Amino acid sequence: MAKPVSIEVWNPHGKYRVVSTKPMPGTRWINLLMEQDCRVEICTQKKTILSVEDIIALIGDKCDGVIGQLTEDWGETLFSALSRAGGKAFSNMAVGYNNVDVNAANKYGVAIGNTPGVLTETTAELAASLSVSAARRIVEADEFMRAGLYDGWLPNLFVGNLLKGQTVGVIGAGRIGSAYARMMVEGFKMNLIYYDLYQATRLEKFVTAYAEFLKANGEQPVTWKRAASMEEVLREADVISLHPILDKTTYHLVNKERLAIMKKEAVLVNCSRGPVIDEVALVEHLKQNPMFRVGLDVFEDEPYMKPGLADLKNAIVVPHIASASKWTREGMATLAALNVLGKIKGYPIWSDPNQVEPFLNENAPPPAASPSIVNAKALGLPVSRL
Ligand SMILES: NC(=O)C1=CN([C@@H]2O[C@H](COP(=O)(O)OP(=O)(O)OC[C@H]3O[C@@H](n4cnc5c(N)ncnc54)[C@H](O)[C@@H]3O)[C@@H](O)[C@H]2O)C=CC1
Ligand SMILES: O=C(O)C(=O)CO
Repeated sequence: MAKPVSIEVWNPHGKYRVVSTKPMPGTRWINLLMEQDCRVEICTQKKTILSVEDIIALIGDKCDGVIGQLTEDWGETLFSALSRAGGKAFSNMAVGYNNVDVNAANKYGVAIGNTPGVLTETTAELAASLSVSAARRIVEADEFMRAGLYDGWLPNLFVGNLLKGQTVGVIGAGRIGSAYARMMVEGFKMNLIYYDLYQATRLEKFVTAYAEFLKANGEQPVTWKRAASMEEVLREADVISLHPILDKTTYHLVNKERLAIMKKEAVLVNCSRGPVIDEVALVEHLKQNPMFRVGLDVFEDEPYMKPGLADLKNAIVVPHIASASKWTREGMATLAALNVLGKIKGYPIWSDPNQVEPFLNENAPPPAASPSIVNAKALGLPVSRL
């Protein structure tokens, strides 16, 4: 039997019981739930990653919906517990949902929400920051200053890579990958090569238009190419950023063999999911190639790093903060709450999960719909006509 977990309760007499496994930023999400007759229970346990047993204890005997986190293992055990408690909805406070067994949720008729769109730019900005920081060795230089080692300007001190005119490679040119590509192309005038299962038409149009603008101003135009294989991107690009979802097709997408075909001075950035890179192979590659640099926001065995990674000067490591801007995190909480609320209230599903702005406008009530339910089709849920 799991120990009872500590909780904070809002609107104790609300008709529907909604549980959040973590305190989340802002209060709008709590208010929106309370206004619709929900009793909101927030787990305040001082434990970063809740176990399945902890969450079963939180669900209890009656629970209409749960807002959870990407660190939790939402599979058969939790969905059957939620279903037994009368629950019909779960939402990750994240766009990625590789921690959720959607087939198990389908079996119990539980709707699965995620939070796309609101974190696109914030995440892309961190990927861009890691790209520049790695290329220009900013973290190494900062450590050097703080260690009191700077004794004057030198021609060879922390020489890095110029981005302008170089090639940026994007693997997974979806929402975040495309936003990142635009930042690097427009901000640094880099040429683009990308690999995705689908054509990124809007991104291609953007780069074409930007190239025409540059040309009209007498500047060297940027170029773009959709690669036929991932290897083509790895071989040609100077900076490569990974933005696919994590599934069977992307597990260890970057492995020993693929690292070997990258340029010796390339920069590799990962703000997707840790297992997209074989981290043991990466540590070895970084040791053998000191001019190869990485910027990592995510790790294969999060929260742990593979042995040796933390000692390497050519690696920048940050603790999964890519979506951590105040506006985005508050928005993620709102979308997650509205996903759960929508299912409880029997609302339809928002027709375009890429256009979630109406849910984020603090000056107007949100539409009567669930912003993004990934298994809506499998559960036969109706789509909003709004
Ligand atoms: N580090 C962080 O804090 C964050 C991480 N993420 C991660 O980023 C991922 C992407 O998010 P979005 O851009 O919103 O999703 P998205 O669905 O818009 O983009 C994912 C892209 O990956 C492509 N893709 C899928 N399999 C592929 C393969 N085998 N090879 C190449 N491309 C492939 C898809 O076609 C799609 O275009 C999320 O699933 C999540 O895991 C998202 C937000 C924050
Ligand atoms: O949204 C996600 O998938 C994250 O990793 C955290 O923002």
